[in-house]
Amino acid sequence: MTKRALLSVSDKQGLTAFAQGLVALDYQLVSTGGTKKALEAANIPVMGIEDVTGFPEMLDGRVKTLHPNVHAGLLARRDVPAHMAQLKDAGITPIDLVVVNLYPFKATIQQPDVTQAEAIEQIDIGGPSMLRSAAKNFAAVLPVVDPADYADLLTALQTDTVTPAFRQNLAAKVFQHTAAYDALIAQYLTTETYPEKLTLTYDKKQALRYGENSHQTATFYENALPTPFSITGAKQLHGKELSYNNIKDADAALRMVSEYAQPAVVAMKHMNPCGVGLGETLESAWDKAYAADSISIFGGIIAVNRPVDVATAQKMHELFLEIIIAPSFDDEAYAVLAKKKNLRLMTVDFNQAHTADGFETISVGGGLLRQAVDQKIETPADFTVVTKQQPTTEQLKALAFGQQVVKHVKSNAIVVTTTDRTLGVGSGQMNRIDSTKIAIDKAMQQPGYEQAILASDAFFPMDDCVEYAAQHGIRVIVQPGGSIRDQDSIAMADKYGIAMVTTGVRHFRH
Ligand SMILES: NC(=O)c1ncn([C@@H]2O[C@H](COP(=O)(O)O)[C@@H](O)[C@H]2O)c1NC=O
Repeated sequence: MTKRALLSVSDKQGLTAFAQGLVALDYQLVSTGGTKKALEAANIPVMGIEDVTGFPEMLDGRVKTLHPNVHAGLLARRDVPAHMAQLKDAGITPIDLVVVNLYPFKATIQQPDVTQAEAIEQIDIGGPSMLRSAAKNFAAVLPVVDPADYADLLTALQTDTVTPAFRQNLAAKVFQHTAAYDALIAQYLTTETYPEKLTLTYDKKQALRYGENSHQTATFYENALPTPFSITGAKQLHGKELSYNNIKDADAALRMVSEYAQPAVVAMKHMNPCGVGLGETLESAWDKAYAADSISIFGGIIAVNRPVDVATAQKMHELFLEIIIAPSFDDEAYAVLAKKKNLRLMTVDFNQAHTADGFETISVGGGLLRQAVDQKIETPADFTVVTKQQPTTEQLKALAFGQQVVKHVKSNAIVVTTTDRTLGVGSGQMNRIDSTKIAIDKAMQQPGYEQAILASDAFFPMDDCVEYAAQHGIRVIVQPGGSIRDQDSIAMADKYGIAMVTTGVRHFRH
């Protein structure tokens, strides 16, 4: 018996070959205006949708297929005699296959200067309706939304191997597609930051070999609306496939390095910076980041905010590194670094830094948490000196640098720095004094320690950290303040004649 296929596609790639295949399989084709024209141009026999609905297309195409003759033909259960009898009584022919892809709403809203009126015209109504009707009735109707499925479907039809699982898979794809389509529309129209229904939509970017550990499965998804300045938007030029942990570390490194105006190098290990250096040139910034912790940088993820030059590349090449992410690599630098076949070299467009996500989302059991990214950066103008001793101008500069580093370190976070490099990083301890000891004990082995400052991501709950710092030669401290025992810490600083400033801003990072 002749079967009926309804074709209504915006993206006409692969259409005619597929339609020819359907005709060869004895399908009668029905189409909307543009699709019909494309088929007729290829001499493929096709009936106009108006011959099915009995109505011309209306309202500039807003109503073409929204008609019982279409939807009853799609939704009637073939295994329910009453349904088939109703179709017969109403003179409606069942539709067995639907090929629809939608108005390009996403591409439209990505165009610069698109108006809301233009965007709204690209909200497809009839297409999703047909897809959903067909997908609901997938037991009898084949719903096809993706041109990539045309070939497999034709083969399955030709070989009579359309299984229930194949049908279900097509239906699932339809509902994924229409849900994602609607999610984008909802996002586009939503003005609240934290709406009642959070309809984020992501596309699979790449399957990962494994997750955090080799016994865990994992996949990398990207936002349906691309974020050029992000680890997701970064381009891998060379090296082994990224791992789950690589992606997280590179993300953290990139976010951090993007905060600096002058040449900067961030070396990230296990989500904490082990070395951060600023310089007049990238090479001098590298020297400082490397010297900060020449042991931990081994296997590190490096993010830099200037093109990698050959001199810096040669120094990087001496080490085992996992990733270097940069605005670009000079040809010679690339040649040096690409000698290591596994080293991942990645670029990201720093001119697109304004596109960086302003919000971050993490999953927790049964839900997720969403917050504004901690974009706050304190300068000396934000500092209140709370001790008798005043910091020098040079020390204020170092305090600002330390403060900007410490907010990227896992809490409890303490860093010891100069004006342009870290000397010691104490991260992720369950109490502040342990982080203080780690940071100071590392920093004491470094040249430049005499000028070092100490920065704390949160207030000192008691005076022990200040005491330890003072007894180990630290002369100036920055911390948010706000503890009920602030006065103890201030008194301790005064006892040792050291300077302390407060910022009023906590920078936990969990
Ligand atoms: N209004 C309708 O009844 C309707 N029916 C189908 N469409 C869409 O029209 C497009 C195809 O149009 P054409 O064949 O004229 O190029 C497809 O993307 C399809 O999803 C419609 N358009 C928008 O809702």
